[in-house]
Amino acid sequence: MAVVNPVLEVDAIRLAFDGVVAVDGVSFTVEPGELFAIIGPNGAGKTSIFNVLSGVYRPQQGSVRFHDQDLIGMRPHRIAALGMARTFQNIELFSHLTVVDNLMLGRHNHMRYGALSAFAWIGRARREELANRSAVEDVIDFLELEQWRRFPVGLLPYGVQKRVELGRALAMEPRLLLLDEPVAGMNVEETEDMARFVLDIREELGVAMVMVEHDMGLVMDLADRVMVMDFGKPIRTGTPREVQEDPDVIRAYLGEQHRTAGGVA
Ligand SMILES: Nc1ncnc2c1ncn2[C@@H]1O[C@H](COP(=O)(O)OP(=O)(O)OP(=O)(O)O)[C@@H](O)[C@H]1O
Repeated sequence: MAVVNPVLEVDAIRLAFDGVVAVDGVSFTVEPGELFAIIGPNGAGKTSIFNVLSGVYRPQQGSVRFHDQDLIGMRPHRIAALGMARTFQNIELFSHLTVVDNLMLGRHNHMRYGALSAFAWIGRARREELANRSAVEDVIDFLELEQWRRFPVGLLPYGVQKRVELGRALAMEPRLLLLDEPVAGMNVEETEDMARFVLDIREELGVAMVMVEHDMGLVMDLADRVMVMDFGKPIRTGTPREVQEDPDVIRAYLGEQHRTAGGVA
């Protein structure tokens, strides 16, 4: 049987800021097509892991391999160009630009012709432009954004803006998608829509994903595997069921939810 390499291999990373240890001894792999979730209380180090993966922070120890390339020390734009796309906790879009234009910016990595070369290679530049437009149209169809396409993003409902941000990441045709709290601040209907799109991305596009999320119901419903963090360290990695039944996890994190929400998932 052919051995399929993981999309992402994180080994023993440690990241500290002037004495504050944000991430310590974190190792995990993400397999092709897998939806891997990271959960943990505020300050547990989840966003710091994303910042290490995408090249914003350089860890003091450990390694990150993405499709067999070593990412440590690589600049964020190069990592993005390798096919790692990201959405943010706080929406980072150009609010005065339309949905279509924001998605076109996601195609940046696929544009080889700048303004000058476009004069020299007008035919090719034109073909490239058409290919990029067509890729953006596919994303608009996929995420059901048709009715919003010509609106400036800043005027759209919050849940739709989050969807546009997901669309910009998808427009990059990523091999790995990092979702930082994709349903934070959403109402029930918006959350259900987002869950459906995340499932569609996995089922129809087969893109591997790492998701940081506080909504336990969503995590337990969607994730293939979950890593639970506490104070910068992973305390358990397993299937949603394994994690929910782990006494250390219940004590450290989910116990809090049991007490406040009357149960998990
Ligand atoms: N740039 C930074 N400088 C100093 N300390 C930082 C920095 N970024 C993160 N930290 C610290 O690292 C620890 C982990 O923070 P991080 O934001 O990764 O946690 P988190 O699990 O994502 O939290 P949340 O769920 O609130 O987003 C915290 O103690 C935080 O204060």
